[in-house]
Amino acid sequence: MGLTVAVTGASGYAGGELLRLLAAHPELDVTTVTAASSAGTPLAATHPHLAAAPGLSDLVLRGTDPAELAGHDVVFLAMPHGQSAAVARQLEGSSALVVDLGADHRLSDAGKWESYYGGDHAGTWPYGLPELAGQRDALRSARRIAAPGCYPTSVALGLAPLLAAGLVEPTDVVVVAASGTSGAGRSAKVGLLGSEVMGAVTAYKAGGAHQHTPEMEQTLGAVAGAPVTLSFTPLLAPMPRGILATSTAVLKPGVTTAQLRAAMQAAYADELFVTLLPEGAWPTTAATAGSNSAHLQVAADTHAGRAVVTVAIDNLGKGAAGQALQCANIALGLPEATGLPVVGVAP
Ligand SMILES: NC(=O)C1=CN([C@@H]2O[C@H](COP(=O)(O)OP(=O)(O)OC[C@H]3O[C@@H](n4cnc5c(N)ncnc54)[C@H](OP(=O)(O)O)[C@@H]3O)[C@@H](O)[C@H]2O)C=CC1
Ligand SMILES: CC(=O)N[C@@H](CCC(=O)OP(=O)(O)O)C(=O)O
Repeated sequence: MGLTVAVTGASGYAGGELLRLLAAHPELDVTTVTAASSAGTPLAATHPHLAAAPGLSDLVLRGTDPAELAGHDVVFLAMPHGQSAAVARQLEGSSALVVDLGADHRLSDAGKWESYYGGDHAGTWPYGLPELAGQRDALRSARRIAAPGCYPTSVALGLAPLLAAGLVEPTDVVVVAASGTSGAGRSAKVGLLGSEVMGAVTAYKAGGAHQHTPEMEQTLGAVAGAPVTLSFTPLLAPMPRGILATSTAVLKPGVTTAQLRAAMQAAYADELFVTLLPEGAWPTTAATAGSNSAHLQVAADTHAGRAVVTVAIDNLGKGAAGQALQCANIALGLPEATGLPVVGVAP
């Protein structure tokens, strides 16, 4: 028997992907899965892809109650924003490693939490993006981790090395990113019906309204050592999985593509899950689907005076469940890549 694991939000998309990864993890045994309205449903009925998963196929979703979560070595929280804080409070004093896939513990500015999410700020946990300089060490001793999600992960991976190297200005960053529909969660919503999503790409929460804007500014500001101002336009794309984020930032005078690539190479030379593609090859979401990998490309647009960096990830992989598991591996002292696919599924 390995370490025991409970997964909340187990009937959702992020929870379902996490369970797929945990099914192949040699050191972690899922013993409890919880949900809300689906409590009482067999796990395999809500996630048919888990029907043959050893150790998982017989589990039944339980209510998300303190008694169900007590006594586990690891608890993953995969519930909607604003729901994990209360469950985390119930786990206060527990020695379990708790990894939150939601946003409740990511922001350090309570005012920003209140204005973008509403409700009380739950506090700030160590930020679970191991590839950020210095962050892996902070995660080794952590018992509480706030794993960043899809958009903030793709944008931070692309821009952090350029800001850290002082190759671009921290102000006037522009991000346009397309997400697959699973990024919006599994609950039925009119705008997510197949008949409305198929054949259309749609902007949403544009004009500075998206809740990830302050998180991206917080992460990148810490890297740059200066306030970062960022305009973010998310797009909903007709695909089940994937994020393709294109960020541009004003180039410092004279900076070339070779310098941008060198900064990326230096930052990620030892990173298994982050790949700078050969010059001229631009990322595609299809190549990262099912994996915990991020594919990057960068170029100096000398005509416009901007660095252009494009990053592809699987929103449910490096953008959610894979990231959370990678962080847990680090905090548990396990090999970081345990149970995590580097190679995507294609076509
Ligand atoms: N989808 C994605 O790409 C990403 C998601 N995340 C984060 O992961 C979390 C889950 O997202 P996602 O899987 O997409 O969402 P889903 O809507 O697909 O699933 C939500 C899950 O939470 C459960 N739930 C809802 N309300 C409560 C509650 N009050 N108490 C306990 N459980 C509850 C649901 O149970 P039931 O089915 O019974 O209602 C379901 O299991 C969110 O915080 C999201 O931001 C992070 C990065 C990317
Ligand atoms: C397509 C879509 O609707 N995406 C969601 C992403 C939410 C999410 O997953 O948020 P975290 O990464 O913070 O957990 C959105 O834009 O709100």
